[in-house]
Amino acid sequence: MENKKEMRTWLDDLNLSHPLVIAGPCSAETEEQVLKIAHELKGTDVSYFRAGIWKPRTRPGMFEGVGALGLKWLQKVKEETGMKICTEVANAAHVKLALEHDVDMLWIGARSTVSPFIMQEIADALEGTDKPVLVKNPVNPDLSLWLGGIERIYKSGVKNIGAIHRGFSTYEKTKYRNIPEWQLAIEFQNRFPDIPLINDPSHITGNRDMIFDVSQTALDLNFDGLMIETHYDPENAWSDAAQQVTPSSLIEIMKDLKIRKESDTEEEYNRTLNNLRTQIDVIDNQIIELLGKRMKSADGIGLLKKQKNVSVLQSKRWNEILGKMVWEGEQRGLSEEFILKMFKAIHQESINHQEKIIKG
Ligand SMILES: O=C(O)C(=O)C[C@]1(C(=O)O)C=C[C@@H](O)C=C1
Repeated sequence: MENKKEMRTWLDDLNLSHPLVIAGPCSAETEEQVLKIAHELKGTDVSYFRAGIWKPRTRPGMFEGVGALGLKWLQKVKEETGMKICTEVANAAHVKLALEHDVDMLWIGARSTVSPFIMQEIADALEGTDKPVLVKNPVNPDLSLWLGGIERIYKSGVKNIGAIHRGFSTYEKTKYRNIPEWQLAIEFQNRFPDIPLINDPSHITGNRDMIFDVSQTALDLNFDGLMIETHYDPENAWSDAAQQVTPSSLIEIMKDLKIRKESDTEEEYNRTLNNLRTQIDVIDNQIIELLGKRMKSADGIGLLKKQKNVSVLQSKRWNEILGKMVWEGEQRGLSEEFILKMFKAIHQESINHQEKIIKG
């Protein structure tokens, strides 16, 4: 699959003056609930109304969605509000039902994207549809698996495609429900700049108080839109209660978000920007030169260790370096997370150099 301009035609055709907004409850619960939320979103920047009909849950026995009945409620939303409607599909039967009920856009969830078998089944069922199909990232941070899933859909003749970044599972204790791993989303955009990329701050944060912040980061990183779970009574929602916002909060969030342009033509801005970029180029070269020198010293240590038959890994020395560098970093406004990541990468490269010498 190659990047193609046409991949974003469906989004361009909407002619929006703002990022695409998809909103609605995590789950369709009752006809009343669905219609009440939809009417509160009518006339806002929301283009697509979402609601989960079939809910993939972590454990059995939890609310697993109302099923096909909910598709009728979505159709009513379209009739009464004019909003387009979308829902998640997770197998061929869901696709068939959703298309029969004229759902305008479908998305595939993170738990389906991980399975090439289910993706192929869904792709076959979607064959040739002109409805946009959005593919959420797989639960694990694997860009190839994500792109592979999209490719299966694309190869079955679906030309209106998109991707949803909903964050990634982790064992680490973090403030997020699913860590964003923004670098992965950036790499996605580098590889496929014309596949519309939508951010899902609800699943990334798992917490409505953080939705605005993550949404703003996404827009600062040139995402094309946002999918935000919305419920008139979030506290009592049947699923994902902590991460849903009320329609009025959503409207506030959309009003406060800053939409930034890709560049500016003003001369003074461009002169200053170029100056700073020249400084960065010089510094980047110095960093590479210094890292090269550091590895030369590591090569020397490798040679010494080889002669004396000493092991490469020296945990005590390594922990001393890490501790010192975290402190030094803090003095210069560099986060602990960054220092640890960078020095772990440097350590690994140093070990690789020494391994080559010791084994050579
Ligand atoms: O000090 C050493 O013994 C090294 O091999 C150097 C170095 C490093 O790159 O800083 C690399 C491996 C060890 O685990 C500790 C430190």
